[in-house]
Amino acid sequence: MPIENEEREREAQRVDSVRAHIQQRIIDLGETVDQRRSEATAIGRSFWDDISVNADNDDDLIETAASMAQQEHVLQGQERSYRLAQDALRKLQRVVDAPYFSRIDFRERSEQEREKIYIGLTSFIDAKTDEILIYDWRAPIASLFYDYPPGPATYRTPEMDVSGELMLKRQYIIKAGVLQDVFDTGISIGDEMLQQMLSRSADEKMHSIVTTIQREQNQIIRDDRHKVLVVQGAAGSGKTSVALQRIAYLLYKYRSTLSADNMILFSPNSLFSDYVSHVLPELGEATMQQTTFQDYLTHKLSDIGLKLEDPYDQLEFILTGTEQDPHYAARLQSIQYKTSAAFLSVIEAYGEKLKHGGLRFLDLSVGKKVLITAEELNERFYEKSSILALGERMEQLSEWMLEKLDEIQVDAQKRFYRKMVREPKYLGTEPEMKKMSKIKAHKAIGPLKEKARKLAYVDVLGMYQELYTNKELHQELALRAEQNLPALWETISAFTAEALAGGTLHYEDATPLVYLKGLVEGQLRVGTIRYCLVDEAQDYSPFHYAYLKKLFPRARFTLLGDWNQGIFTHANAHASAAEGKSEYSSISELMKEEETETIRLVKSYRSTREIVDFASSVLPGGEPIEPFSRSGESPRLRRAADETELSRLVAEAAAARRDGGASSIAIICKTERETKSAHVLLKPLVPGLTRITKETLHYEAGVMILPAYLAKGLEFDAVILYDAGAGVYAEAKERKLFYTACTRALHHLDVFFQGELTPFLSND
Ligand SMILES: Nc1ncnc2c1ncn2[C@@H]1O[C@H](COP(=O)(O)OP(=O)(O)OP(=O)(O)O)[C@@H](O)[C@H]1O
Repeated sequence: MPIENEEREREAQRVDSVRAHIQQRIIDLGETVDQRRSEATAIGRSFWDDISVNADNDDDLIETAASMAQQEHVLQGQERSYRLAQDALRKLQRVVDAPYFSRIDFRERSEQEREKIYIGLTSFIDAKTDEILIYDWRAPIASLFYDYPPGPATYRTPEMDVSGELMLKRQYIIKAGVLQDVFDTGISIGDEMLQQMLSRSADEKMHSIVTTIQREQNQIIRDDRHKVLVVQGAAGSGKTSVALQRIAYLLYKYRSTLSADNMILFSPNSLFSDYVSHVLPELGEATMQQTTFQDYLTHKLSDIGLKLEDPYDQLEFILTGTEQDPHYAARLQSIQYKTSAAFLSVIEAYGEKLKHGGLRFLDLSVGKKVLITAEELNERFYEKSSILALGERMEQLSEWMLEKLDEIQVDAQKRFYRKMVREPKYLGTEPEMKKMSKIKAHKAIGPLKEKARKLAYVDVLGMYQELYTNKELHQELALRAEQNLPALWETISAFTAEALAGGTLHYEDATPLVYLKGLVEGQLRVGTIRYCLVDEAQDYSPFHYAYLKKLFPRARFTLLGDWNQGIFTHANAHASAAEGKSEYSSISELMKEEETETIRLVKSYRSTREIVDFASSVLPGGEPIEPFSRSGESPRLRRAADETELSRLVAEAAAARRDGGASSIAIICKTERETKSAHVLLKPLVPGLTRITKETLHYEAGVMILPAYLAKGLEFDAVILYDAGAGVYAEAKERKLFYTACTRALHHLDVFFQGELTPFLSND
């Protein structure tokens, strides 16, 4: 709604006045920061002058220690206040050019006066009058802006719900400190503003959506009632954006008790982590622990010495393999079994059994000499009461080993010394020889102590291997866990045992192995994590979820995914296991948590209406997806006679899109294999073409070529599907992958194919 000139002028003046306040505060804070910095440095320098070091007797020593502690305390206090001032300064410097983005006028039910609430990235209070000139977007009252149109409205504070009337909703575009535009909005948050945001070009980095968060997204961002929050969100519905806004919200709301270290976000890959890395700093928050599950597994398995396959290699195998290959069918079944919750209960049954016998240990030796045998370790271990958990007994065993190794080290030292005295080539004084023999003994036994501390004497891999070499054992455990062995068990166990013996760990074996390791070693819980957020949640298996729940026993979970984009094999297995129930409800059952809420986001903000309609025709009966009202050109389909023509047409399309102003253009192939060969053909035809692989850590705008599964989560101005022929995309397992590829486009989608068009597009 347009605003009359006088009012616009008043708003422009307010922007100037608030900025003047902020600028003054920046000057003041700058001085405070300098002052505190020099105070802290001065205290640091005079630290030793101000404490009386006296070591004559015990009383003096105690006094000296107290004096040091006091000085240290003062120093820490100074440093803390320096850091606080510096943080405050940085925050203001970040917002001074655009101090706020919206205003709401709200009249509480019992009040006469309306309150004007200006909302920005951080709050700002006039030091003289105590008036709140800007409210943080995360303040309780600010939720009115996201949740209601003008009219009756309620917001929630920790103490109570406050109701009243929302009388005005206004938005500002302020750039470089100047008010560029101001308008009042009605039903939802500025369709106008949102339109503007969405019609922009895609960046190589994701941005925050703080000025245009939609009501249903706000509900997820601010939810603090549920222990498990499951979000089924259509492609482009803002799941990733919401996850990051939610992190910023939680850090603000619980700022006195929660820090970024208490949160963990699982991202699909490092390229994606880099893509989203700007959002939290944009919101004024420190970045937090962001990891991929693969990194976590690699870290956990670092001392096992196996080559860990990554999920993309597993996927590549599935996508490029054929049903005719007998190994292929067995591997699929193996993946489905090992990613199921059923297999988790088999591993748990194994853990129970190991309490009474069957643990495997490794000899502890120096060179060829065995110092502590595996049998001795076994005996010692099972001497302990079986009431104790495996981990506790393991800890006691380690303590015993360390004591024993201490004795061995002392003996070794004596032996070395005697040898030096006997053998004339060791010339030296007695203290020198004693010292040398001590060093030698330490060198010999130290690494064994390290092994004892790290529990490296436990043969977890051997125990996992036994699951595949000892059918009776597996059968017994499956029986205890009330599960059946998969039909192709003989083949599965044979190739798994062979891979393990050859030093390769398939991706589907990695989490079960880590879980078994945790059970045996008793290091399964990370109690410090209070919030665990999982993006692309459909890519995690039931086994993963059951495991995460055990790993982070104190955490609340936010799981954001899109079942339509579930491209891993277990996704299909899981869907059928859900027996008609929504897959997400079965995930929440897995989390075994009563306080679970499932929220659906159906509106897609990424792609134009035409692209969304096109993509949803690929998945009839899939999760619903509705376009936000933004129109563009229809996706284009074009057949090529052969591969040479295909590459020529694709290269021309890329050039045309670039000339048309698209800044990021992705040529999407089905697999790594196809990407590689297409890249060879396209390289001479497309200047500056970049190939993205799973090792790529970040990308720049321009033309790139990549397999569909690496494009997941990312977005591009224009997407070119390299070959959507029936020879490439035809099987059921490829449908979701094809859908995922189509939904990466913001404005343009060009689809090329050779021969017949994929049946996914011609099913009319
Ligand atoms: N409220 C909003 N205001 C402005 N832009 C939004 C909003 N919500 C989402 N977007 C934009 O829509 C695009 C898609 O968002 P995002 O990547 O978070 O979706 P997603 O659900 O994680 O997608 P996918 O599952 O397809 O990877 C992004 O460009 C994001 O900035």
